[in-house]
Amino acid sequence: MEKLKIAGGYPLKGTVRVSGAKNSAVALIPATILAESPVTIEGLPNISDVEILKDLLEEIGGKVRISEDEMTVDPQTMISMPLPNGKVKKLRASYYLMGAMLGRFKKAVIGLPGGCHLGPRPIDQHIKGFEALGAQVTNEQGAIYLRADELRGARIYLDVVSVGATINIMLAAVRAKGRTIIENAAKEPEIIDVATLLTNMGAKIKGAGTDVIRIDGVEKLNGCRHTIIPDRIEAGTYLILGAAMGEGVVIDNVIPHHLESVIAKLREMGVHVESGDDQIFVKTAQNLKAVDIKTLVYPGFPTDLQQPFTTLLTRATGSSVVTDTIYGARFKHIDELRRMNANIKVEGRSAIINGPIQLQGAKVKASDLRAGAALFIAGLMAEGITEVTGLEHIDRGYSELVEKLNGLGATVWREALTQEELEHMKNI
Ligand SMILES: CC(=O)N[C@H]1[C@@H](OP(=O)(O)OP(=O)(O)OC[C@H]2O[C@@H](n3ccc(=O)[nH]c3=O)[C@H](O)[C@@H]2O)O[C@H](CO)[C@@H](O)[C@@H]1O
Ligand SMILES: C=C(OP(=O)(O)O)C(=O)O
Repeated sequence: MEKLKIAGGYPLKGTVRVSGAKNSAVALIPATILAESPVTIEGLPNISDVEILKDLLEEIGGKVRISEDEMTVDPQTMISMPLPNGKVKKLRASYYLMGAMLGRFKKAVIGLPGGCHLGPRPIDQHIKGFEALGAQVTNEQGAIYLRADELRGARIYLDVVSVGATINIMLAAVRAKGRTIIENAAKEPEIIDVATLLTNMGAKIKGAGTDVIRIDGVEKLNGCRHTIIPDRIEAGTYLILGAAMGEGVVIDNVIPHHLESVIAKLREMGVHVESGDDQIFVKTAQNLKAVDIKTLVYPGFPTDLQQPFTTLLTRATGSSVVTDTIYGARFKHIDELRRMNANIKVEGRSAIINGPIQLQGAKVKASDLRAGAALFIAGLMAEGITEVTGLEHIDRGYSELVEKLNGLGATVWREALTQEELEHMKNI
């Protein structure tokens, strides 16, 4: 096991290239199960969620080849192998195996997913969708059992706007008989990316990216080649870092339109941000103003950037309020930021940040992926050395993190945990 060490307080400058989107990758890979010939996905990020999904596809008999950032999946030899335990629990997106295996084999057994602990994360809307398509769904000892004689198109109204349920129902419906309509669908760019892959495979999907998606089922899907969209959350993380410490940082391979809500907030704070076609330039300012943030479904401010943005707000003058309407308990990073001298209070679904404060290096622990992002940004802003543990969370979503940060002039390295630190981790 390793920790991340950061020598903080130095300005950052240069260009950072964004990798393919985690939340697309983790749906595109299971989507390959639905094809009847090989599918190639280009531009995948080098993250543990991708690695685990590759292993899961191999467990069900798929042939997977990886060359640099490209994965080719031959789904022809796959079988409906039950996956009640094991690696499915290591990530959230293993739930997409439910929709994809149900769509292809009309049956699946998948253990309830893992992923970031952000408070309750039910999957009732996914199950409601599978049932509407004709599946019988039961929960037996923490695994979801799905079975259908036949999948038939249906009209499904989502009670909550859910990225996962929208994609999962799409996966199950593309090979169902007849038309499926998903109403109150989520509109995130990753949903459009998955619909693009499925359409290239031969599916008939209209309306992805709006709140009504229509799918006309087809009997068979074929292989194709697909290039993944850039990761707007990774790009947003570097944007926030550039706003905190950048003397001129260019974020390359980004779709600026995906980050409008974040760019607007940075400008409100006084940060200098300029968007090009596939690049964003960001430069910090002497005096940053406090702002209020409320997370919303896309195109609102993304919950996944709430935690790193909170770190930036410690430098702003005045009192900022960050409210998470998606995950009301996504505040585990706050105690760690306090160890670094931040002045933050949590009240219900909101964090109140008083600044400006000079953060100080400390030993901190990432409890989830974006808490990790909040902490490595804090380490880069802080005076002195910061040590971040819990890297297994950060490795789920940040491709080549150390190389990218050092490429901007940071001094960051990974170091093995000492025996004493390992003992301490076992006891907490
Ligand atoms: C792998 C992936 O893409 N993860 C993203 C996805 O997670 P995920 O797909 O799990 O998030 P959802 O969009 O489903 O969740 C949104 C809200 O709906 C609730 N809900 C969801 C499903 C359901 O059946 N019932 C229900 O009540 C959730 O508890 C949450 O409050 O979208 C989240 C919200 O943008 C992001 O933080 C995650 O990074
Ligand atoms: C919450 C996240 O991921 P997951 O849904 O995969 O746990 C995230 O990417 O911030």
